[in-house]
Parts: sequence; C-alpha cells; structure tokens
Amino acid sequence: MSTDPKPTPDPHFTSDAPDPSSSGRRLPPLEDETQVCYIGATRVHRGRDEMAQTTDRRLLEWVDPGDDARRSERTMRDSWRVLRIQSEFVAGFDAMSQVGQAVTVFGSARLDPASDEYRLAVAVGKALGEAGYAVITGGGPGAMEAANRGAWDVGAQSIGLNIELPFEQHINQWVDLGMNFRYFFVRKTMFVKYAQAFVCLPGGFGTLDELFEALTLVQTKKVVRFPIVLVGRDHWTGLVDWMRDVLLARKMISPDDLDLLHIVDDPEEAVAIITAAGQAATR
Ligand SMILES: C/C(=C\CNc1ncnc2c1ncn2[C@@H]1O[C@H](COP(=O)(O)O)[C@@H](O)[C@H]1O)CO
Repeated sequence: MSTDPKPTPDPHFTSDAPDPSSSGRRLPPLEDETQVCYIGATRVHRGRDEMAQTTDRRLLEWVDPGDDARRSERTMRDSWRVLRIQSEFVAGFDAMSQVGQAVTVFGSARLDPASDEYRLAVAVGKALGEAGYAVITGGGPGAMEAANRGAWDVGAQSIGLNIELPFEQHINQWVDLGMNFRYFFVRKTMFVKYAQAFVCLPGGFGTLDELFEALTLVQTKKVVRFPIVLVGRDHWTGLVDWMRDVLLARKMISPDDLDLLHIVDDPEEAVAIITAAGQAATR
C-alpha cells in the first residue's frame, strides 16, 4: 500500500467513475476478483478502499447544509448525473425493445444450488419458458441464476438485469441478454415495463422490496392486469397472514388489496394464473 498523502479531489471532476486524482498510481495486478467491480457496463479495477462506493451511494449521499463548497460541487455533479441516468434509461429501453411476452422473477440471491428452493426456481424458469414467456431476473446468483437456468434449459429467452454493488458481481452464466445498471430505480423500471407478471420466490429484503413496489404499482393502478404470484407457501403465508391480521384489521389496506396476491407451491399453477390474466386482457 502507498503511504502517500491522499491528493485533494478535483472539484471539476463530474463523472461517477473513480476520481483519477484520488489514486495517481496504477493498482497492483489483480489478486482476486474482489478488486473488480462494474460501473454501469464498465468493468473497473479498484482498490479495496474504493470498493464500497457505488453510483447509487454517491447519488444519495447526504451533504452538510453548512458546507457551501460541497453543496455547490454536488449541485454541479447532480446536473451531470441526470444525463447519465437518462443514458441508462435509453440503453435499457434499446436492449429490451425486442423482448416479447415476459415474466420477471425475483428471489433470494443467497440460495444454495443444492437446495430445494433453487430447484423450485429452476422449475419456475422452465415452466414460464415452456409457456412462451421470456424470463427476466436481477441477473445475480441464487434464485435469479436458477430461474435464468430453467429458461435457458428450455430454449426460452433468459434476461438478467444486474446492478452495480459494492463488491464483485457477475451476471450469471444462464443469461443470454444481460445488462448492468448503475441505478436501482432505472433497473426497477425495466423489471416492470417489460413484464406481464411478477413471480416472487422465497427471498429476503431485496425480494420484499421488489414485491412491495409491485404491489403498490398495482394497488394504485399504475400497472393493470399484472398478476403477482408468490411461489412457496411456507415462505409467504406468514407475511400474507400478517397483512390480513394487522394491515387489513387496522384498515390500512382494503379487502381487495389482498386479492392482488396469489400464493402457490407449484410452478405450473403460477404459470396458469399468469396465462389466464393474459387471456383476460386480450378479450
Ligand atoms: C448477496 C449476494 C449477491 C447479491 N447480488 C445481487 N445481484 C443482483 N440482484 C440482486 C442481488 N442481491 C439482491 N438482488 C435483488 O434483490 C432480490 C434478492 O434480494 P434478497 O435480499 O436476496 O431477497 C433479487 O430479486 C434481485 O433483483 C450473494 O452473493
């Protein structure tokens, strides 16, 4: 490690790529993949101290209202950011424009490939692919990889919309159309815009975030005829019970809102719900 004092960042540098003035030296050869990350579509070699930075984090960074210099620097950077955000939307719309009927599948990034849940996710990808749907996922490991793999196995289009994270992140090998996004909200737009339904496999915070965003969009009629299918009763029943016992009981949701969710165990049942909603929409 260099012991040189850290140079002052160049205030005119407006890119989200690493500030060149902050290193001034070449990093040593790659020791392992944790020194690599993606900034949007670009693969970069970063020092470990830089790895925690992501584009989303820089966008959302709080700046002390008393720090006039940093506030004005941020204003300038944010103005440029808008162009980068715009370009990410353009690239996403271009890449996805040829996608036909598709379903977005969410689920845990942490599934063990030897687990029953991973096998269930493969079966969901296969069943959707056999029914003629392209499968869109977050492009990462676990349930995403498994659903892409199922789609790939049956020759269906397999799409992975990956996100820049503060550690090395690969698009899984079962993706035939892949993109790497800097901004979560741009990527989320693609998940909804190009799908006719969502399937949520067992998952944690990321999956819950995606589920609740979808629910809010359907509840507020921002998207219509958009089934949301929760696969895995064991995993989801407790959550839906809580919605009924707490949210509905306290009148924070209406009875119809619970009908927006379908809980199943069987991938074929999930596909039947999605296909039926598609047929109703074309009548
Ligand atoms: C934590 C691990 C990998 C993280 N990699 C991810 N790659 C792509 N998308 C991801 C990743 N992690 C979360 N997501 C998104 O959230 C959902 C899963 O989150 P959960 O908290 O695991 O339920 C998923 O649908 C993605 O869209 C392991 O090495």
